[in-house]
Amino acid sequence: EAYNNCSYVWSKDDFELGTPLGKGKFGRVYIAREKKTKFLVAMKILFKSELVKGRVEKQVLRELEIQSRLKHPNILRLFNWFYDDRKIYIALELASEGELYRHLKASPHGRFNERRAAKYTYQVADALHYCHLNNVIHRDLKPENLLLTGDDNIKLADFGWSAHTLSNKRKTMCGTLDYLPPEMVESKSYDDTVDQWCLGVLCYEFLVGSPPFESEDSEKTYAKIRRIEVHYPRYVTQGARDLISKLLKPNGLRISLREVMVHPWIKENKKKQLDETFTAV
Ligand SMILES: COCCOc1ccc2cc1OCC(=O)N(C)CCCNCc1c[nH]c3ncnc(c13)N2
Repeated sequence: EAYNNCSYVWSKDDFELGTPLGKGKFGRVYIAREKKTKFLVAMKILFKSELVKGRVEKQVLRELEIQSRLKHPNILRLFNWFYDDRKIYIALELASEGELYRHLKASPHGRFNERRAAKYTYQVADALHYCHLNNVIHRDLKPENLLLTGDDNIKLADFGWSAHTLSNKRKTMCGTLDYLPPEMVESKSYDDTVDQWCLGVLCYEFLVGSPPFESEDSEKTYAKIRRIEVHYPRYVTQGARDLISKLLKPNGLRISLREVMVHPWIKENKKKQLDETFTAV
């Protein structure tokens, strides 16, 4: 495809910008089309001035370096980036269904059925496992950072907080606390199993529609996280509770991502998903 042909370097003039897809902390994302090949991409445009003001230029460059090396079906491909005097342009794979968060909120009762929740949990576990094999911790897993493709597959995006496992940089607080694991709440050292904790929170939120430790104030949220106090609504099945409870454990006791991918609840729902697909045909 277009992006594999590196014989020419893309520049801004090779693209036509289309409708905006959303606004992030430091930039806007648009649909864009490469003029010669009509190839559609997501184009994230960052203002250099804003990066300098936010003192995040190093973090953004690290993120670009990390994401451009990762090639996995459930990780948003970063094709290329280029800049002019004022802006940085990042050409990315387009996820036509946008933020998973919107689909979660739009689902009946604001939550996914077990098959969908298990399918997405599997795909995120697979993407995280690949990241860990490449010495990358995502560290900022939440529905807002997950995108959905037109054929209903997850794409992990926005590696703003990802880090090489070698450098245990302290994560400055920003955004939701709901996903923080105990060892980060107590600002102890942490390793890539923080992503397992976040996967447990994510799976719970897929099934219930809100994260397990959500409270009216951050002190209560911290306390619930430290105590790992999780309440399951009646409709959450035993299989789902078993998986989530094996992820929401103190670090060192969490099951591995490979174990998540072969967990009975995941397997039984992938099978149901397959049966449904073939009966539908
Ligand atoms: C330094 O930045 C590195 C890359 O960060 C991103 C790459 C691509 C993104 C979003 C990224 O960061 C988060 C962000 O900007 N928002 C939350 C606002 C827009 C939300 N996306 C909307 C969206 C819809 N279909 C998409 N297909 C591909 N990428 C998308 C989107 N967004």
